[in-house]
Parts: sequence; C-alpha cells; structure tokens
Amino acid sequence: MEVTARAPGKIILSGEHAVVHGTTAVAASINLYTSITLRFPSPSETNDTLKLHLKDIGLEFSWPIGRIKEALSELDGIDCSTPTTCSGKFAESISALVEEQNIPEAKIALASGVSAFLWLYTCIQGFKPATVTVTSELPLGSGLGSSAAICVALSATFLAFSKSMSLDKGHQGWLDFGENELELLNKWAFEGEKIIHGKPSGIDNTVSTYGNMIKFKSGSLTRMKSAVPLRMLITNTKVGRNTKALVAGVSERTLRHPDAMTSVFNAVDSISKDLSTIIQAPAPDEISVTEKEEKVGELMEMNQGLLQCMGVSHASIETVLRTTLKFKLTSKLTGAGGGGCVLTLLPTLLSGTVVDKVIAELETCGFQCLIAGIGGKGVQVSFSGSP
Ligand SMILES: Nc1ncnc2c1ncn2[C@@H]1O[C@H](COP(=O)(O)OP(=O)(O)O)[C@@H](O)[C@H]1O
Ligand SMILES: C[C@@](O)(CCOP(=O)(O)O)CC(=O)O
Ligand SMILES: [Mg+2]
Repeated sequence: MEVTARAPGKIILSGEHAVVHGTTAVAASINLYTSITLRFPSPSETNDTLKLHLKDIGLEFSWPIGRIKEALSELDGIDCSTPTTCSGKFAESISALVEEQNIPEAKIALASGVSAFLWLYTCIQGFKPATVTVTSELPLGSGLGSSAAICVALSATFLAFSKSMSLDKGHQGWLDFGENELELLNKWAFEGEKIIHGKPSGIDNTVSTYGNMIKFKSGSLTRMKSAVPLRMLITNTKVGRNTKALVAGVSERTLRHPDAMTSVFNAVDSISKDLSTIIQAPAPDEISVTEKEEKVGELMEMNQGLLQCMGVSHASIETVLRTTLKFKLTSKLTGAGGGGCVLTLLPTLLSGTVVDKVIAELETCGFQCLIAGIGGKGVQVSFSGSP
C-alpha cells in the first residue's frame, strides 16, 4: 500500500514579513499543489535504503538506513505525537547526510528542502527503508509557499501511516484529515519550515494545512469566509531569491531602526485587519462589490509601500507595478519579495480584453502570468494498493 498527500501553495494578501514580527497577516491557498508519495518495500524486496526522488527536478537521493541510524541514533524511539525542533547537533548531522549526496551547485538551494525531508521522515517514521517521491506544480523560491507546501505534504504523508492517526485507508480518492490530525501535522510542518526559513511565522504552513483564507497572528489562525470572489493575477518575475535571507535582512533592519520598523509593522497590522474586515463584509450588490475592490486595491498599494520600507521590493517587482498601473490596476509583491511573484487585483468588472493586454505586456518583459483559483481545500491524503 502507498500513500500520497498533496498540499497547496498560497498567496499572502497582506502582512508578509511583518507577520514574522508578531503582526496580523491574511493569506489564501491556491490550486497549485506539492504531492508526496510514500512507499515501503514489500517483504520480498531486499531494500535497505531511504530514497528521495524529486521527480520534476530530475534528482534522486539515497541513503543506506545504517548510515542514517549512525548519524541520528538519538532519534531512535522519538514520539511522533511530539513535534521536535531540529537544533544544534541534529542540524549538523542532517547537513552531513545532505552533503554526502553532492547536490549540483546550480541546485544547492534544494539542500534545505532535503534536510527538512530527512528530519521529518526520521522523526516520524524512524529508520525504515522507503521510497518517497515528490512532484510539485509550484515554482520554487517564488513566494508561493513551495517550502511550506512540501513540509505540509511530507508531514501528512509520514503521519498518515503512524499510530497518531486513524484514517480510513479503504477510502477511494482524496480524504480530509480531522481537526486534531491537522493540528499535529501543521506543527510538524512548522518544524520543517524552520529548517528552510530559519525564522518562519507559521502562516505558510498553516494556510497550506487548513486551506481557504486565513487571518494569522502570533501563531494562531482565524478562518475567514470571503464575501467576494477575489480574482488575482499572479506574475512570476522569475527573479530567484531566498526567503531565509530576506527574512534575516528585515530582522537586521529592525535591529538598526527599532522604532521606525515597529511603526511600519503596526501599520501593516492595521492594513491586514482592515482587509480581513472588508473581505468578510457582505456585498449585496454590484456597487458594494466595486467599492470593496477599490478598498482592497488601496490597502494592497499601502502594504506594498511598507514592504518597500522593509527593503524587500526589487526592480523586477517595480516593473510589474508600473506596467499594471498603466491599466489602472493595483499590485503588491507576495511572499518574501526580492523578486518572486507579484499579485495584481483583477476587479470583477474588468474586461477580458484588458486582462489579456496586461498579461501580454507583462510577458514581453519576460515574466510569467497565471490566474490561480484562490481559497480551495488544504492538505488531503489518498491511499492506494492493498493494505
Ligand atoms: N518540490 C521541492 N523539492 C525540494 N525542495 C523543495 C521543494 N519545494 C520547496 N523546496 C525547498 O524550499 C525552498 C524554497 O523555499 P522559499 O525560499 O521559502 O520559497 P517559497 O516557499 O516561496 O517557494 C527550495 O529552495 C527548497 O529548498
Ligand atoms: C516573508 C514571509 O512572511 C513569507 C514567506 O513566504 P515565501 O517563502 O516567500 O512563500 C515569511 C514567513 O511568514 O515565514
Ligand atoms: Mg517559503
């Protein structure tokens, strides 16, 4: 029997970076997923390795189980119902296991994802041979939360076969997790995000776990119900960047200018709160929908200005802002910034011809555009084969 879990990426509508410093942010899941399949060898197979296959990246890694045991012997018997942080000597041992795989220099950014995999697998499943396959529809390192999606999908897959979860393994198709199960796998995913982000807020793994739209502050979530169908154009500038470095940069700026940055974070907090109120308020007619969209656009513009204050915008992001402004459309970066993806609000009454023109102009700049479905389900699991 094998198990597959899929976890969605996300967009942050407001509050990225400031949320790491304890303020409110609003995020929604998108219908692009990372999927993980776990298969244990059958009793007739003589396989004593742990294999990781990054299918769409075209890389395969393999560790003899004996080598993992030697490096992480202290994890023997760890309780998978108690999420544990990969700190100190464990981080060093995991790095050594990853270095032994000689990841090509051009793909070295994957090392932190591979480390998160090794940590979550060993803590949850122990020293069992298995093959784990990863596929992802999300661009990596672009602000759409691929790091959280992989951590959520890994945790879900590994926990699905553990004693901590009682799932209906005979269920056909995608299965939702129960509340307690979501809480546990989200905590493990957060431990994985720590390995990739350094100091994550937890918003990305939480929205990937629960789906829909959430308001998030200091580790706790409020589920939101949008009263308007928000439509966003997502433009990927294709400028690579790394969330860990950008988050660290904002923290360093905060140390240099604590009072100014506290004011910036407080302003972002107010913007996110306003945004969540507006999005959830009933909009009985076309006029109120248009008014709402105007307010959402204005808040996005204000948030973008504050992200510039934090030092996480980029020339490519500014090009998207200028291009969309020509069509009177508002945009803001989403995720960590420094390149990556930009959101543009597409009002309900905007004609398809204008949308096509904006996309065409953005694409001539070398950017990639997509309109993703917003606010779908969170993590799900599916079993196949005989038990
Ligand atoms: N499918 C994947 N396979 C391996 N590693 C992944 C995958 N998805 C994400 N990662 C890890 O997450 C990192 C990107 O995370 P991050 O910089 O936070 O950007 P984002 O979360 O916006 O995509 C990658 O460099 C890699 O280490
Ligand atoms: C910048 C931040 O707010 C969001 C990062 O999102 P992403 O990894 O760029 O998709 C960091 C965090 O909240 O952990
Ligand atoms: Mg990330």
